Amino acid sequence: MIETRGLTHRYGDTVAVDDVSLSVPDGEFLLLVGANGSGKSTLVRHFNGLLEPDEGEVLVNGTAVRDDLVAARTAVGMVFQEPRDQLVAATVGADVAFGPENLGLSREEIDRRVAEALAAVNLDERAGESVHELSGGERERVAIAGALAMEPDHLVLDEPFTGLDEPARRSVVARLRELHADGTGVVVVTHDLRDVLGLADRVVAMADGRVVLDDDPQGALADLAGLNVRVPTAAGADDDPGGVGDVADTGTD
Ligand SMILES: Nc1ncnc2c1ncn2[C@@H]1O[C@H](COP(=O)(O)OP(=O)(O)OP(=O)(O)O)[C@@H](O)[C@H]1O
Repeated sequence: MIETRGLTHRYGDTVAVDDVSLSVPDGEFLLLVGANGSGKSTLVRHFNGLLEPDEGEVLVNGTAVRDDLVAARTAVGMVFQEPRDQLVAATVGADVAFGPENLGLSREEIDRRVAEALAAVNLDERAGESVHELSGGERERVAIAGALAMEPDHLVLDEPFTGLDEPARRSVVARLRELHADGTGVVVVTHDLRDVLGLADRVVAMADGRVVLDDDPQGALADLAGLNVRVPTAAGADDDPGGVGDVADTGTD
């Protein structure tokens, strides 16, 4: 369980997150949506202590994040918009192994996790390649594999589909579906619901640092139009069992 209580975060005079109290139960697939600058990334960076609250607190599994950063980072895995900054080792396999190695796991367990995580993002043949020779989308997939290999209670992905081509998107979406089915909590930060609305248990929307909508996907759909969020339309649903759908771009970006 991730909980924020009265969480406020400021950058100078900008109030990026404004008194947000939110609970994310174990196993929940949550979509966090909202226009650019609404505070989504800032909020999730508090989930594992990458930022410190100006006011309020954040708890993971009942423990304040500030009291046990290691526990929070083990329980909550995070993949950011800019994967370039996240790759730490020279090769694809070594990069994905880095997190599990720091957990002190056996070599056998590390190898199993790395193999599974790379397969999940269709990079299983590429473990020996240099990370410096990868495309942006491939780097993003390595970053996702790195988070998967940690086998966290909650996996938080900030705009995970931005740099991915269609096969990669489908592969990541399929893996998220499996993870959720196996009991992992998933939080996807996005301003584009096309790929993921069908997977979600709940949609939370932010505007100006506040939670302005908290509903199940069907209920949320009707209210998202004013929030610059791209939503699937009913028209594409029939030929699209993955729930991707056609797009009604209700936003301006
Ligand atoms: N490092 C920073 N320094 C100063 N201001 C920041 C910083 N990061 C974000 N902000 C500001 O805080 C507010 C919330 O930004 P945040 O990135 O959390 O929103 P977001 O909803 O994730 O947006 P996006 O979809 O564009 O990533 C915005 O006004 C943004 O300009």
